[in-house]
Amino acid sequence: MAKRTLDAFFKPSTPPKRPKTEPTTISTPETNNTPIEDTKPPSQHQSYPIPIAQLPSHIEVGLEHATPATAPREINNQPHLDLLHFQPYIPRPTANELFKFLRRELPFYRVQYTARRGDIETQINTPRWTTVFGVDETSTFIQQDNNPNSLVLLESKTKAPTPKTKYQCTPRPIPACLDLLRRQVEAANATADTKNPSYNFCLVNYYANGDDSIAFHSDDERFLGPEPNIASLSLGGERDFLMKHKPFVSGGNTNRTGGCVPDAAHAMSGPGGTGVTRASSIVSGGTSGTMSNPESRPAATVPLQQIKMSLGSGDMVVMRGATQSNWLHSIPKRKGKAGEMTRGRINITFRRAVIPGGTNNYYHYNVGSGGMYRWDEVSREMVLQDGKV
Ligand SMILES: O=C(O)CCC(=O)C(=O)O
Ligand SMILES: [Fe+2]
Repeated sequence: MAKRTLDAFFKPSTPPKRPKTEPTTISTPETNNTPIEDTKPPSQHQSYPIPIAQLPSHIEVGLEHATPATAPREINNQPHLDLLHFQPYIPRPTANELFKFLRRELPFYRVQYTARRGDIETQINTPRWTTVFGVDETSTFIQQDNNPNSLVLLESKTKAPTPKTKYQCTPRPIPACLDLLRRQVEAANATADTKNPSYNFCLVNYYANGDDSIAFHSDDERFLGPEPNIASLSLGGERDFLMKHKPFVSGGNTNRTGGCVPDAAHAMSGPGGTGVTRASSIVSGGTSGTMSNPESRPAATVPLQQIKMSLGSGDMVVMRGATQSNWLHSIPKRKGKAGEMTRGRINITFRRAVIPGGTNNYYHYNVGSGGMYRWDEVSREMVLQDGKV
């Protein structure tokens, strides 16, 4: 197939001729002839603590007909940096609707875990809400009959049922509302001339306010294979996304430490937070990342640069190639009034894990073993659902 340029790939979004699903008009005294959204049955699975609603058709139509809303900008003007920035990928009004929908419908967790460094054990409270769906490529969810909710977990190679002992967690299939996004994001990557990714995980973060954050880290765990492609979609409130190069190692920065747990590094590096400068989009960075390779040291001759991007609702950054093994990224806390005023934000990352270790890791750090929370429209906060995990 002939290669397409980014310009040719982008076509301005045109309104759909006809939505795939028409809203149904139900006439009752209560509805007073106002159109009611068609309701599709929710995604259900024994691994889910709750049924997960399908996208209402106005959001689905917005996603199907208006993404990508703009052509991506390639950012590769620094060593080892290879990004695509869609600003936005989803038109802002649809992205805001999707934000409210996902916050309301997904189960969320406030995960606590112990991190050990040498003899020292530290209790970590993840500073944001998380949830995760998917399974690594050695297993596959296969539909048993015509019912999309009849998924069973099979070994990808043999199609035999996956043994109960294979995972330390119970993998959850990607619900329909996130799977549509996953397929579209894959397609957007393919047309933008990158190696066609095929994601098998959706990790979701919810940052309720300026106190919620993710510390500097890289997502270059061995279980993602070399040069992972990670697409990161932002919905809701705008937040800063910072990137800084890992310290250079003499002879090149090719060591792969295999990733690590961002908040553990954060906690162990002290309560001072990420200590980043927010003055301009590119500023001279500090010399060491919190997740740095212990052997590495900064080369005096190579200036390290820090990048700041402001991510708004619907924006998407795709991190590709050597980016993860060489750069750290974070969403810093917002202090003072700005932090209090910060709107909630959802981030979804699409990734591909290649071995069971990836599945165990993702459920351990994003679902954990505590209680399940849901968004409450009345109190406008996450509320613990008794007895549900
Ligand atoms: O919220 C974001 O934009 C970043 C999230 C992230 O880096 C992660 O989940 O690994
Ligand atoms: Fe990350």
